[in-house]
Amino acid sequence: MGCMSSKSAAVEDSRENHKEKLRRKGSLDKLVPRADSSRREDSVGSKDKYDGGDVKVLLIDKKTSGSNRYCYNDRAEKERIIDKFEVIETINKVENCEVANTITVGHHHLHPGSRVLNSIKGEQVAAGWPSWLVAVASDALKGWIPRRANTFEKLAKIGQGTYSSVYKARDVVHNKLVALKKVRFDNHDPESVKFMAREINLLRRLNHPNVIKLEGLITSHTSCSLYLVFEYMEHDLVGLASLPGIKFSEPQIKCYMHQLLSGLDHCHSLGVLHRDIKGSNLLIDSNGILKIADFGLACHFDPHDSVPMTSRVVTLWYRPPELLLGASHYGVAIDLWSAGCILGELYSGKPILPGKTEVEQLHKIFKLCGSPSEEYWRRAKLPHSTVFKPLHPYRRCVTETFNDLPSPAVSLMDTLLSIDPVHRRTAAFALKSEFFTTQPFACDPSSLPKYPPSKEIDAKLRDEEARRQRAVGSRGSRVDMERRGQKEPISNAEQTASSQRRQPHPNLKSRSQMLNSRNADGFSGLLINPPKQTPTAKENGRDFLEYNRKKVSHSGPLVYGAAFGKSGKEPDDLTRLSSRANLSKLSGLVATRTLAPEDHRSGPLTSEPVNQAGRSQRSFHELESAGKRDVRHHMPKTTESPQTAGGRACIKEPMHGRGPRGNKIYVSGPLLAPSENVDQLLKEHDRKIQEFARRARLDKTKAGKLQAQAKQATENSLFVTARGAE
Ligand SMILES: Nc1ncnc2c1ncn2[C@@H]1O[C@H](COP(=O)(O)OP(=O)(O)OP(=O)(O)O)[C@@H](O)[C@H]1O
Repeated sequence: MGCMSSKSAAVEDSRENHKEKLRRKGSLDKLVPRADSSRREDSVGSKDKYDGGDVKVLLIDKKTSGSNRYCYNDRAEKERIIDKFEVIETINKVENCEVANTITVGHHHLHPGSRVLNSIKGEQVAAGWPSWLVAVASDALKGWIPRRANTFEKLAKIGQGTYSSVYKARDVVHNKLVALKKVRFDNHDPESVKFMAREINLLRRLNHPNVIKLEGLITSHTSCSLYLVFEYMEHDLVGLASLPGIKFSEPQIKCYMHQLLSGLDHCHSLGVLHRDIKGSNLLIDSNGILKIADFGLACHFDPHDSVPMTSRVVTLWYRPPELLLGASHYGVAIDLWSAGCILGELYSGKPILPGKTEVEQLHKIFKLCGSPSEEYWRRAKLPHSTVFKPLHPYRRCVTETFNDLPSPAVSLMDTLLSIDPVHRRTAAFALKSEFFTTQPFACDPSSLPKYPPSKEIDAKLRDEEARRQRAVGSRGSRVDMERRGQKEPISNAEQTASSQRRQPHPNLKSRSQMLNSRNADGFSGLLINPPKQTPTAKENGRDFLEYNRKKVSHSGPLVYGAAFGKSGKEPDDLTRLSSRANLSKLSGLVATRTLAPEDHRSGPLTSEPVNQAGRSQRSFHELESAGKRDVRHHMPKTTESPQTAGGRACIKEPMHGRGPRGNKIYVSGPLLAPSENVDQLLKEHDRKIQEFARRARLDKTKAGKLQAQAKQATENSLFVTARGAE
């Protein structure tokens, strides 16, 4: 007695250290000792077991959801600590987990309902939900039990998002098709978990026919992988619009827009901003029902208590001017701008504002929508206003540009594409606009044509296949021509690709069709692989970095600098990263649509650092002064009629027929789609360089030989001369 072994002294020491750490973090001091510690065991529903040896305790702070973890080495210390915390969960043995005998606790008596809350959480854990998920998304899990992977048949991969893979699968319990979105995250990284939890929490709150429905989650106690189960949707708007020969009618456009705005109205009424409205996130089922999907960037907002949020959201082509100007306080208007872009795109058959960089995007916006008024610059106090304020104001020319469209459509577009977010009003307001109340009315979704399954991924595959076929075709015809001794004509790349577009590709099946036919052949799909073991923290860390990096590219060519993400703002997950994203990595329309040939000339796409004020300003003003040359260069050139706009030309876009592409076909596909001629030229160029190098080598050898001969001759003659002289 009284004599401490060196081991117990070390334990005591380490206890003191841990306590000191806790004290420094201020956690212990703030805690109120609980009056009735017997309740501890009740709340977890299971008794702790001790192996007799050291016991590790994992304490998870409820507020930070896992960021504070402390290990204690003996039972007494554990007892003392859990007396001061509310136990959320006790896990005696966790397979494949680094920490056995784990206790998950939160602060004691944070609010009066905490006992009920904890018993709910305890039940959820007992039901099989992993504790890290319960800690962050308990509300979203209410009434659900985790689905097991082996109750689904994975059929095919149907989408590759920036931080997820999406699979078509069969729910064998309910015998129906579903989409499984496997989200990548690191359950040891609170930021990563928070991101994932946000999407789940928001999705669970939303309940509307035009918003994708989260039907369940696949996970297990021991796994850190997570699948989100969604109803299966056959199409997305990008895939549909890119189907050969597709031309949306006026009632059809109204039908899609009505559904989009209804879904948005629902999200906004529940305080949810989507922050990534674009064609590939608008899914459409076989009955023509459109649903807003991908809430990976969505967030909660309170119009009456606005908190700063990141401006690094929304895919570039659909990003409103205030975000490009660095706004950190914004609301529903950001989604309405994107909806305005979709409306323009549905009529014109191509993105209406396809900027390559943030600077160019803003420039395109100003040229179409006019630059902000003096009053707006003053009122909005946007961070980048000094950099991007044009030297001369731009006149708005939305109505002139789209004057071939029915006036109610132009009027709605004019509202949604207002520079001042306030003037965009609300989704509910848009739904009451003349566009929907005048004839022709929106058609019923069920009356929409039945399309073959089409997704963005199908459009990409189709374009790749078309390119491959063109390459094969052009090789074949070259051989033929060579045989006939003809010279190969240099074809117009756009023409070639356009004619490809005009022709349906009978051989090209959608991925989903291929899948169906494989099923018909008796392909029954595969059971989902059992969840992998928990990756190491290091791997997970890398994953999350990768995830963030990808998310960056997903939202456009962004540059993340110190100017954003200061404390007090919404955690600016995108800001910490310094890598420049390449626009070619953008998902959605950016990746699948070809820019006009003029855009190809500008070479590889790069991002523009908006927060490098000097450079951006220079770039912006360069664009301004180039305005006359650069005007709407993505628009068809055939019937352009320049109209002066504050000293700048403003070209009107003809909208004949209102169908996609009007009387001009626009190519969808990778950025250098019609490039086999370019490839050919480059190959030829390479060949010539090699030939030249070979000749040079030969010449050098020859020259060397000649030189040696000459030298020999000189030496000989000298020798002869010398001999003669002798
Ligand atoms: N419920 C669904 N039914 C059918 N396909 C779906 C479904 N959900 C998603 N997909 C397909 O998977 C793709 C990627 O899904 P989602 O947009 O949710 O993931 P993401 O990682 O956030 O993607 P992104 O980075 O492109 O925004 C979609 O574009 C769509 O084609």
